[in-house]
Order: sequence, then C-alpha cells, then structure tokens
Amino acid sequence: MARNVGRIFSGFRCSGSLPFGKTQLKTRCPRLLLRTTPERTVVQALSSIFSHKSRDFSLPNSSWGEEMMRLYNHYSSQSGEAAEGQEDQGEQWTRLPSYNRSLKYATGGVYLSKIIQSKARLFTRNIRDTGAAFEYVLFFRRDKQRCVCIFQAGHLLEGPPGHVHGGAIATMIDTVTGTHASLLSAPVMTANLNINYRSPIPLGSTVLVESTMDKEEGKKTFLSCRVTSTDGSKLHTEAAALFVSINVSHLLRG
Ligand SMILES: CCCCCCCC(=O)SCCNC(=O)CCNC(=O)[C@H](O)C(C)(C)COP(=O)(O)OP(=O)(O)OC[C@H]1O[C@@H](n2cnc3c(N)ncnc32)[C@H](O)[C@@H]1OP(=O)(O)O
Repeated sequence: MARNVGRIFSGFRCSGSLPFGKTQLKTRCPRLLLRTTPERTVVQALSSIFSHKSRDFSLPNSSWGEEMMRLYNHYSSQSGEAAEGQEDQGEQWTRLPSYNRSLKYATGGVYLSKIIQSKARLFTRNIRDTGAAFEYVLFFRRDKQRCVCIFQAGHLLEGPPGHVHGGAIATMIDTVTGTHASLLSAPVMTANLNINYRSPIPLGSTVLVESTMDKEEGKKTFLSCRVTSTDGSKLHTEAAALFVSINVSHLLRG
C-alpha cells in the first residue's frame, strides 16, 4: 500500500495535466532539465515526459482559422527561450504545451480500474476531429502575472443555436485559471468559480480568455478571468475563481 501511494505521488508530480510545483519536480524528477522559472520548469517537464509519445495540442493544426493563427503568431513572436544558464526575467510570454493524458499513476493509480486508467483523457483534449471542440493555446507571462488563452470554439460546443454552451465556456475559464493557479501555487483544485455571462460567443469564433492573479492568502489563490473578442471590444464572460492548494493525498481519499 505505502509503496503504491509513493508511486502515485511520484507519477502525479511528474504528470502534465494536473498542477504541480517546481520544488516537487526538482526532488522527484531529477532527470528533468530544470531552468530558472516555474513556467519554464513546467514546460520542460511536460516536454521531457511526453515528447516521445504524446501530441502537443497547443501547436497549430489545419483547423485553426486566420484569427487563431494571427494571435498565435503574435504571442509566439513575443516569446522566446532564454539561453542555457541565463536568467529568465519573465518579460516574455511562454507558450504552455498541452497533452491529453496524465501518466499512468497520475489518474488515481491503483484506485481506478485498469480500463479507466488507460482510457482516461483530459476533458478538453479528447475529441479526435481537430477543430470540432476546444482548440486553444495558453501563454503565460510571469512579470505581469497574466495568462492569455486563444480559444477557437468548434461546432460540437453548441449550446444556444449557433453559440457556445455556457458549460464549455466555464470549462475554458476553469482550464485557464486552473493552469495559471497551478503555475503559482503547486497542486491546486478549484474551490469556487463564479461566472457572469454577458454576451453570447458565436460558434467557430476565436476569443481571448485572460486570467489575472488577484491575491494569495495562505492556501488560497484568487484569480479573475475575462473572455472577450480578440480586439477586446466585446466582453463575453467574466469570472472570479478560487483555487485551494492541496496535498496530493487529497485525491486518494476516494
Ligand atoms: C490542465 C488543466 C487544468 C484544469 C484545472 C481544473 C481544476 C479542476 O477542475 S479541479 C475539479 C473541481 N474541483 C473539485 O473537485 C474540488 C472539490 N473540493 C475539494 O476537494 C475541497 O473542498 C478543496 C480542495 C477545494 C478544499 O478543501 P481543503 O483543502 O480541506 O480546504 P479547507 O482547509 O477546508 O479550506 C481552505 C481555505 O479555503 C476556503 N474554502 C474552501 N472551499 C471553499 C469554497 N468552495 N468557497 C470559498 N472558500 C473555500 C476555506 O474557507 C479555507 O479558508 P481559510 O484558510 O481562510 O479558513
């Protein structure tokens, strides 16, 4: 039992789809190439762990429309790798890679059936048909404590006719704020998500989902989030989120 729990912890801490922290990666995954910032550590850890088997869903594909590509190029042109050993000042955007599954033991390990364990996939990355559902890429900027997500909503996300389902919008807000909180505070879970829907999002359109850290209080990280048109002129949705830091053992209580 103790050995199994240890393996689960190790896998969880090295996984890509749930939050984790720099210190934990350093101690548990010494083979990873660690750099000077949490987001870079996350990027490298994810790439290192998944690069041989998994597709990075945050890279462009043929379904990405003109606006999605324009914005991707815009933020990519402002991101860059610091030279080896050079201190990253955090003044650039960092693209966050995105994979559709955790490591074997990151899904709940021995407490899940083998079938569920092998079939588990990240909710937002489980549609084979590219462009049909959630197409998105996140960029993080440490000096401004901001996360920006470019989101193109596919036809399978319909709620009201011709427009995006409110649950799909909530999912993206949870994903962006959750990723942001995890970069700041190691393993976290959503405790509260308060959403105001201001104007509908047309299916197929590209929008920006932007998250800002408001404050940290002990185990709690408060963030706010806005979903807008890409030129910022139209507010679609705004939200306030609370994430609470957890011990990984929290997920093993059943
Ligand atoms: C890669 C993509 C990333 C996507 C990220 C997606 C993240 C998710 O969706 S997570 C899934 C949805 N969330 C869940 O299932 C969480 C279920 N809830 C829980 O597990 C627990 O209630 C949890 C972890 C939130 C808090 O439990 P616990 O660690 O025991 O916290 P606890 O000690 O009770 O409270 C800590 C503080 O948070 C506050 N708090 C806890 N829950 C809430 C809440 N819902 N509202 C307001 N405050 C809260 C407490 O009042 C306390 O505050 P203070 O320190 O000032 O007294």
